[in-house]
Amino acid sequence: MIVLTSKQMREVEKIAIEKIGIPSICLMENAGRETALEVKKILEEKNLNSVIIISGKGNNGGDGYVVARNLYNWGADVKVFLTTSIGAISGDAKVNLDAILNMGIYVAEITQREHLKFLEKAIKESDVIVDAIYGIGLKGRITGIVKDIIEMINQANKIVVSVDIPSGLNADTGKIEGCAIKASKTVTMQFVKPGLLVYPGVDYAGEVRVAEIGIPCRLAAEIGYDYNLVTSEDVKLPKRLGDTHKGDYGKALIIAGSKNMTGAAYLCAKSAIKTGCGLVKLAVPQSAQSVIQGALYEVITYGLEEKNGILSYNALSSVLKLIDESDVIAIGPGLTHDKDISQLVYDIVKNVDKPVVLDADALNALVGRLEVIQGKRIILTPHYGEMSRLTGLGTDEIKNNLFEVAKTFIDRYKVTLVLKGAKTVIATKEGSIYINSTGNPGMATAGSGDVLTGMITAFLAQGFSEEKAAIYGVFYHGKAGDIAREYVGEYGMTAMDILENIPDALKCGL
Ligand SMILES: NC(=O)C1=CN([C@@H]2O[C@H](COP(=O)(O)OP(=O)(O)OC[C@H]3O[C@@H](n4cnc5c(N)ncnc54)[C@H](O)[C@@H]3O)[C@@H](O)[C@H]2O)[C@H](O)CC1
Ligand SMILES: [K+]
Repeated sequence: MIVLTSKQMREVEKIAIEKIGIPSICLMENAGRETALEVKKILEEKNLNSVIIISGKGNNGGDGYVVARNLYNWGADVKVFLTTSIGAISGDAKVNLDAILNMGIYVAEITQREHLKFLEKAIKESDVIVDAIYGIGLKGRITGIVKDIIEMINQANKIVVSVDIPSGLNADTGKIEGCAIKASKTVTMQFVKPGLLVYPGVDYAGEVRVAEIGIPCRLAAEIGYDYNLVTSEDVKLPKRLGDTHKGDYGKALIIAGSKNMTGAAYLCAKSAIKTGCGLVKLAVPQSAQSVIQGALYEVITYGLEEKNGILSYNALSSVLKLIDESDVIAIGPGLTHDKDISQLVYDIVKNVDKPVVLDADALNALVGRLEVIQGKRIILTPHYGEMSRLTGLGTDEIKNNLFEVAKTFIDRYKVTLVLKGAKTVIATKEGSIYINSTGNPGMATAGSGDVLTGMITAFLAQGFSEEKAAIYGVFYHGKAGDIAREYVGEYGMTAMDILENIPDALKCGL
């Protein structure tokens, strides 16, 4: 699904209005009517009738007047409150404000502190609040009486429907600009915005519905866009042909594990098999081999040179030989982190030009010497902590600037990045940003990342590009976690639960 920033939104709106000739007031009419229909559904479902619309001075407010007019026509008890003076309203918004004034709909200004008590009373008596204060036109932070209004709405514990964007939310980053409406539902116009898809924006938007308001979708491709929300439509799986054999589904080599972390290697290799990889070879320290082989019937395991249960640099030649026999490689889960491992990983990456997934300790091994990945067919899968070590940025800085951090990284290194978090972001070497739509907090459990690495590796082995392997892996990993949640909930979920639900998740893609 296409995701547009506020700037791109304005571009497509401008083309639609000025080049194609769609009257802007028609867009506003459609925006307001679509929102009114959502509110009407809520009123009918919950047998409610009283709605207050709070409008700002821009076109978001204009949408709000259209909402008011429609709901009034449908018999709802409607009151409109302006966060500005009536005289400050202009353009399409004024046309719609005049219409509701001419219809005798209640309109009041809330521009002085003494007005707040009228609003407080109206909120108390209302069933649903429509937030039409700010949309994509918000600039900077919200202060003053509008901040008081937003806080009053949030404390009222009412059903709140936001027009386009919860007021106070930055449409592009999802950051809260001083304060923001906590909506039960957001009806966003024509294209979803990035700020509605990442935290904290996700928490403020509630259920997001994209309203088609008449802007031709092809305009997004014409202006070019960078963001995509990965939905099931984007990750259909090809049906498998009859006359195939395991070689057609790729050979993956996974270099993982250590004496205290055999589980990471197991989870990664098992997930790769479960995700349809034809043949999985697992290279582990010699002393870990028997433990893992006993639990992994479908995987060929190799015990390599080690030092105290950790792969040693002497394993390099054995690894390179195994790499020659493989299509794709994954390195990292449970390797642990010491000088030998760092040099081993560095030299493997330096010498290999096949697709490689780097995870966990393989990422730590490259801190301070990332130049070795430049332009290679590599997928890195850091969580915020690993990304912090790779980039030197703080985890909060990463978490609050996901898109910029991801974009800067791939622009510099021209690789594929899977930045794992509550909302995982995938950045491709072509510069596109994908936001995943599946997954849940239950997946924040030890080994979940090892399962993801195995899934991405399996898609790579089956011939998916780095971009698609990352997108499919992240989507179906989250899907498996969502299915697991139906059985075990979020508290009880383990990485094994995710792994065991990979087949059901993949079946959804057929
Ligand atoms: N996207 C579409 O195709 C359509 C969008 N519509 C709606 O229009 C708004 C965008 O309208 P705009 O007038 O550009 O901006 P806003 O209404 O969001 O508000 C801006 C308004 O508020 C003032 N303002 C901005 N920031 C602050 C601040 N921090 N403090 C105080 N005041 C602030 C600013 O001066 C403006 O006057 C979009 O979201 C949709 O809801 C169209 O109606 C339909 C097509
Ligand atoms: K709004």
